[in-house]
Amino acid sequence: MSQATLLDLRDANLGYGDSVVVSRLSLTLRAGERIALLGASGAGKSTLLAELRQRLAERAAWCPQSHGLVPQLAVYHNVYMGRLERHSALANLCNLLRPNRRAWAEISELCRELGLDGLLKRPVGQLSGGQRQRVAIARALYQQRELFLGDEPVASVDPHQALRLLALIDKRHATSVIALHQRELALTHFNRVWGLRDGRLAIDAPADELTLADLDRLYPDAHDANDAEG
Ligand SMILES: Nc1ncnc2c1ncn2[C@@H]1O[C@H](COP(=O)(O)OP(=O)(O)OP(=O)(O)O)[C@@H](O)[C@H]1O
Repeated sequence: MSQATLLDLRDANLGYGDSVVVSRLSLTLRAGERIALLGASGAGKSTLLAELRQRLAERAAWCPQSHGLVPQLAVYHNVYMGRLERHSALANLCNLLRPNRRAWAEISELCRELGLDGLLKRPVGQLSGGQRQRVAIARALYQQRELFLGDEPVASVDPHQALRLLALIDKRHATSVIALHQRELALTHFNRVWGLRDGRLAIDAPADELTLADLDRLYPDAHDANDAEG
């Protein structure tokens, strides 16, 4: 059965002002695909995700690299921000003073699944890096959008927890595009890989047709490091 096309880019040039970061980009995102977005630092992963966000608009939940959390506010309020625009300004103000009961129950459950139990009232500024990352994921999941876009959402957690978090994302989103640096995870957990190198999409293939050596080629320094080891 063919999957619905959510987005089709043809010969797109992505960049900033006159500077092109990824040129002549053609790709298709289909419903049900879990895509790992790989590439060395500066290859253009965030730039591509920004393009996807812009084109998919409100269909996509978004978990940014910088988290975009408000440190002074409690975990609950940071997660609630995922749906801020769905409520009136007055409702949001009331919620700030006295949390909405239904939202509290829903966010409590989400935070429990993400291993943030007991932290709902704690200011985000008092959390560890890994806990903040999970709050950012909780906020994106709370948006309840059709697909999930994440810019390294599992960068600062251990491999076991990375798998758990990705499974939680999958549970709520059949389709996702997630930038990450863990190449093994890209092959084992995702069904497609997009790999950026030298300003172009160097890999666009099913994960089960790729090897770690294929992914290594996305990283210009990988060979130097291997040579030094050998
Ligand atoms: N707002 C901007 N204005 C101009 N250039 C930018 C801007 N944001 C990023 N760039 C440049 O675009 C290129 C790609 O950056 P991008 O953030 O997309 O890379 P990335 O693959 O996400 O990197 P990382 O893994 O380090 O997050 C880099 O050369 C970067 O300096």
